[in-house]
Amino acid sequence: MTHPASGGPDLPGEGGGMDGPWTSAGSRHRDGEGGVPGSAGARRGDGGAGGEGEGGAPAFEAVELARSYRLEGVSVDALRGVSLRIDQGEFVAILGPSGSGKSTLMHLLGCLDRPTAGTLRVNGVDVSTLDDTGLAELRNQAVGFVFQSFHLLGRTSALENVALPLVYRGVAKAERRERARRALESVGLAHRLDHRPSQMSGGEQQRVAIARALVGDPRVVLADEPTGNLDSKSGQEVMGILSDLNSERGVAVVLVTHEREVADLARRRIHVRDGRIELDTANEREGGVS
Ligand SMILES: Nc1ncnc2c1ncn2[C@@H]1O[C@H](COP(=O)(O)OP(=O)(O)OP(=O)(O)O)[C@@H](O)[C@H]1O
Repeated sequence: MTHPASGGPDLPGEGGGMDGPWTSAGSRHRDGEGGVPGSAGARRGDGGAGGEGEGGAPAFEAVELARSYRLEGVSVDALRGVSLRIDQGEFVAILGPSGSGKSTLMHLLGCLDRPTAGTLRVNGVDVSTLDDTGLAELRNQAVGFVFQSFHLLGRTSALENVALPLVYRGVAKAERRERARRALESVGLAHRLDHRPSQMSGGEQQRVAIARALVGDPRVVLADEPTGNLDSKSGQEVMGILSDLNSERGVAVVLVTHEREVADLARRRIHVRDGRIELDTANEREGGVS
């Protein structure tokens, strides 16, 4: 579920630069998960651009959101006017056929990209009013990302992977490590702190990625096919963690999935087709969360 024209995040120590989705000065068209800084145990971030939102504003408000790409002189209208509102604490599944615009929408919601038309407010902040640094700050503080392919640093321990977003907030090393340890503990990986990704199963790697998304205490977690690369047992574990995050900590979860069982856990389902919302319904059969 990556954009054809986008690469993975540039990662420190792995041949890339220092910016990524979780940094304070990222760039557009990134694909990767990063998360957001903060404590895995406590609610709310450190305030600022996205920490508290504007007076209890919805997590996302989009009006006629559009995104076109130009590829070799040809324009591709990936999103053609999407209007939606997602409140704090919701659990939403985004569904739709391949190429319908789901990832494009997720990237816009996650401030990894900018719309070519329409307006988007994230926690009450109109993203069009932000320069790239402001957008990166909003992303860093408001949203945690979990992606299908984990995007962990391969030569780096689980603890350091999870602590990484806090580096960009200037959190002191000892505190970074403690918060990362707590985040890993919260996803059942207290016994894997020093393991590198290659020394862990796919399910464990995705749990590390979730811990990294949570370490910043985001109000919203965006997950793009979080179970897509996992066997069914690992997928269930990952979904259990995301469901608990929503029901116990009130974090809004917005996920893209092709899997019915995963979509069944959400309270609301948004169907996207040809860059538009086709259907937006409450999930009558929701059974995963209260
Ligand atoms: N960076 C890009 N440059 C050009 N076209 C793009 C880019 N990213 C996406 N597209 C096109 O935009 C459309 C929507 O893509 P998107 O990745 O959002 O779909 P999707 O619903 O997530 O698909 P899938 O389920 O296969 O991942 C597709 O036609 C795709 O080819």
